[in-house]
Amino acid sequence: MPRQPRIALLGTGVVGSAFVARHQRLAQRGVALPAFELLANSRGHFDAAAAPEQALRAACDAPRDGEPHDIDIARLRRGDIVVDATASDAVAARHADWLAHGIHVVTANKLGNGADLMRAQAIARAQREGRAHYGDSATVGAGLPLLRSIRELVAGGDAIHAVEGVLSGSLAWLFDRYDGMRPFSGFVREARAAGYTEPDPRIDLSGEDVRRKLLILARAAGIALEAHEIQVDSLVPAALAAAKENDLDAALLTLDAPLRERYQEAYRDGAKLRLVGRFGAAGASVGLRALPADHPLCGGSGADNRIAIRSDRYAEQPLIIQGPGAGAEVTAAALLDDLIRIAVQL
Ligand SMILES: NC(=O)C1=CN([C@@H]2O[C@H](COP(=O)(O)OP(=O)(O)OC[C@H]3O[C@@H](n4cnc5c(N)ncnc54)[C@H](O)[C@@H]3O)[C@@H](O)[C@H]2O)C=CC1
Ligand SMILES: N[C@@H](CC=O)C(=O)O
Repeated sequence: MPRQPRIALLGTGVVGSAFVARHQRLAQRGVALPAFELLANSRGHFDAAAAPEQALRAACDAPRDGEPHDIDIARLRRGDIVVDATASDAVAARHADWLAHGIHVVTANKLGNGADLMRAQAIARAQREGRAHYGDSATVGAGLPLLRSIRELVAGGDAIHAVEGVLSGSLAWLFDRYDGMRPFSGFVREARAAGYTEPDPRIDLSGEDVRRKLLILARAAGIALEAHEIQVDSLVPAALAAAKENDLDAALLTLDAPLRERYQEAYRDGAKLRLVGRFGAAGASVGLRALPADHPLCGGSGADNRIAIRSDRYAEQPLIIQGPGAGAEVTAAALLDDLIRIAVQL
């Protein structure tokens, strides 16, 4: 009799906690789901087989001992599913190894396919070698059908010509709210508290998060894009970039003057600020642009992403995908979608 797959959840923060809550809600509604085996965070490992919500509480309440914990997945076996809800490069570096051992990986962490090209290629190879699945829907647009659409277009014989759009949920939310009067730093704190930013919001503000998403999308389109080929214009002033974690909150104030100036300049021209990422024949870039208010990329509100995909069949009129691109609930739902897709194939 085939063994039932089990879940090892890494990361019990904003996304990991929402994942446990949604898993429990779906299970109560009778959705067939693999059960938890363990939860882990940077404080330790917690047995979750009997009572996942209790294990989550224990994980969140565990004291910080300052020591990074290695992931004990010795108890996992072929067919189990690791869910990566961390932002850890060390965890992403292990995706290929797990896949090669037949352990499926479902990830919100973009540092698998969105970091070095060699790592992304190793992940692709390991999926074939280990006959294991890699669920990465949550890594771009928090599960919007972006990666899926690109992969389906490519599978249908289309070449992807260009992708352009608002790919940062937190920056979309910030520029939707920012009025040029109240300090920008206050809105960044709010976006962080709402769970839209990365654990370190400088990853969003520097354009690095969008760079990672462009790499993931380009590679899904069959383009071997490297991080250094994307021109990224950061919004982070040098003092904020250099701030230690404890000083981060105060250092956010250095954003206020330059962003007010950018806002006022755009306002005078009747334009709106949007952080736009793109790749295509003209190259790849991430940067803040002042767009006419009726520009298609100004559509949407809140944390909405809005992306135009041009391919052979959508050469003149692009395929537009819009919807919430950040937030714990949509991201956890995307992780569970991938998990369910994998579970039904086993
Ligand atoms: N917040 C959002 O809207 C979205 C987030 N994501 C991604 O989800 C991931 C998680 O984000 P958040 O939950 O906001 O972060 P968070 O900071 O709230 O939680 C991160 C968790 O990872 C744990 N962790 C760190 N290193 C670890 C290790 N080596 N082993 C096990 N656990 C470790 C931490 O202890 C913490 O529990 C990030 O990669 C982010 O890019 C993706 C799409 C949307
Ligand atoms: N921090 C990210 C969250 C989703 O990937 C964003 O702002 O889009």
